[in-house]
Amino acid sequence: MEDSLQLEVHDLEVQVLTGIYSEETHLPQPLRISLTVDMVCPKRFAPDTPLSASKNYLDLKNAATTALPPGVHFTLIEGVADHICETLFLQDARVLRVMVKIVKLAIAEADEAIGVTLVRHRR
Ligand SMILES: Nc1nc2c(c(=O)[nH]1)N=C([C@H](O)[C@@H](O)CO)CN2
Repeated sequence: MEDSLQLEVHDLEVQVLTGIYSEETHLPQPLRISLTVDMVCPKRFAPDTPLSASKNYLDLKNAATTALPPGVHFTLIEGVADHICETLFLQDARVLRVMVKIVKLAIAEADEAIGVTLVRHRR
């Protein structure tokens, strides 16, 4: 079995301009975004191993929040997910795979979670 390192951030609530229908095209709406990022895994993390040996998990939070372009309307939430993947691949060559799960909160009628999960591998 190969070793692995996954960085994770779950359940970020982010306001994003997205949607297909006319009633959605003017106002940002809440999305719940979760990320799992597969990294190149070093041989060992010692007690004094610095952060530079891994990736700051706050980079994942920033990719799903502040790095989303303000004022850009994403027709599909898949487009939001792809923007997040591209941000993380461009930031760090050690990022091997990104999984982004997005739930569109405004369309839930009860407690259901409706959305997408996009997985991209570094090409
Ligand atoms: N695969 C997707 N399906 C749908 C999306 C989407 O972003 N990806 N969006 C919508 C509408 O915007 C809907 O959420 C509005 O009620 C429908 N299907």
